[in-house]
Amino acid sequence: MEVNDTDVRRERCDPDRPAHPGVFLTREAGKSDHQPAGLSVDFPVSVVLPAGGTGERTGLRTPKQFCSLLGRPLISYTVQAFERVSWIQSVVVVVAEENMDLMTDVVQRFRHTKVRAVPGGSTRHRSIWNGVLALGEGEGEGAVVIVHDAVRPFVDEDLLYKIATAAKEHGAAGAIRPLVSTVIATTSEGYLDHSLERAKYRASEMPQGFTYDVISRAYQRRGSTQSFTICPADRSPTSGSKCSESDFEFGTECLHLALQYCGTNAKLIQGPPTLWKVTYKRDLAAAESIIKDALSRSACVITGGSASGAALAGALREAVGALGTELEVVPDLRGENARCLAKEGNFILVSVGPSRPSEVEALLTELEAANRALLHPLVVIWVHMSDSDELSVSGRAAAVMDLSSAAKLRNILLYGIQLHPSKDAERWERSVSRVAELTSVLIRDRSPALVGQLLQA
Ligand SMILES: Nc1ccn([C@@H]2O[C@H](COP(=O)(O)OP(=O)(O)OP(=O)(O)O)[C@@H](O)[C@H]2O)c(=O)n1
Ligand SMILES: O=C(CO)[C@H](O)[C@H](O)COP(=O)(O)O
Repeated sequence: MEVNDTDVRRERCDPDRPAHPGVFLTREAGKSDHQPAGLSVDFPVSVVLPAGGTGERTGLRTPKQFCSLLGRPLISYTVQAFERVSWIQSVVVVVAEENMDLMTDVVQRFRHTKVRAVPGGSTRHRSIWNGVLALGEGEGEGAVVIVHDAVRPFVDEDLLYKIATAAKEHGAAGAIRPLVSTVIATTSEGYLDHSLERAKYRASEMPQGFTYDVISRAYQRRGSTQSFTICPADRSPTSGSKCSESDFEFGTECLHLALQYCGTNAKLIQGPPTLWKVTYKRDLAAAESIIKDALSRSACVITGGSASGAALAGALREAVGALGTELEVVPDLRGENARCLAKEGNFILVSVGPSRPSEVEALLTELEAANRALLHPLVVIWVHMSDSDELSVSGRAAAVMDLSSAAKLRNILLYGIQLHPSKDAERWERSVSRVAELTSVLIRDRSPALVGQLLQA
């Protein structure tokens, strides 16, 4: 059911996007550098993630929320962004009936814990309403419901907090961005009718937040007799009118329903550019690129304790650091150094002297035991520094290839680099900078084609 990496056209991400968009890749709250610490709210917050669409505009058969980015469906990244926020209680994912099993599989495979899947409707509004109904009145009067498109994976806790607290205070709140293009109205013959003054308008994005009472009333269908109390944030609700079938069929804006049917003027909050919605096929490649950036921020170098290993690691730290990846250097993973196993990041294992594939095997076993490759593939680079070895060059290359097959089964991408030591300072420097370049490229690009290759530096 998954779309291969090759299905997705490679494309660099928009330069307007920040290098570190706050994509949360660790499982637990508080583990990311970009996670604001200590946020909490004193009211219940639940989330509805509409994921019941078909993704027609991507042109792919698989709905975009189930397309695979680095071996993991897009929806799992979005779920994780909410699941790791400690003050969010539950997440309702709304999926089309025929994708229910697929969603259950995602929840089990990626060990999501706060998630419940419910069936969607034929339009986004119908799906959202099904999600709100699934939350039920048990949410209580004081509860806040955050609605967020399942196909906007890069949302951070800071913005969720602003949206939730503003929704609590004002009844509704939504994220906005400045418009990129001017909006114009056309005549039915295809001529310009008029254009809007761009500076006065904003693009409405997600997340949006509502008190449970406001979102429930906003979606009350005409003919429904259920009544709700008027919340304090209300201003002049449209006299007695209720959401119509036409709203459910053609509407694109929940904030509009809150205004029209509850008289609630949503508080608007500017969000980061990474809030954008994956809509076209190229957006999947851009999302993958952002995830790769986030995954390539750090690596741990294990030197084996030798002086030459430490010297290489020191030189690499500078060169790779300049290319954007922070390196932590440790002699081994014993005692205190085992903390590296718990951290986000990749691994560079430096071997000096004869090839010892058992060292690599031991590292792979430790990474598997630490569950390090559960959510996304991990990069391990074996840098081998020796001229004299009982294994020939082809023997070493075969060893890397064999090890990489075993690693692949554990969701680990293993690459080899052969460094030829030299007493000539200039040659040595050139080799080290080649190792740095190769390391950066391998960590950043995670090329499947180079897995198991022994590259020469
Ligand atoms: N009947 C629907 C239609 C859409 N959505 C969800 O609403 C979000 C935003 O909608 P959109 O980007 O339009 O998604 P699709 O409808 O899937 O895309 P397209 O319009 O290209 O078919 C998506 O997470 C989508 O899965 C939904 O839950 N139920
Ligand atoms: O921008 C939005 C704010 O409400 C929605 O995400 C959008 O309307 C839903 O996507 P689409 O219109 O593409 O179905």
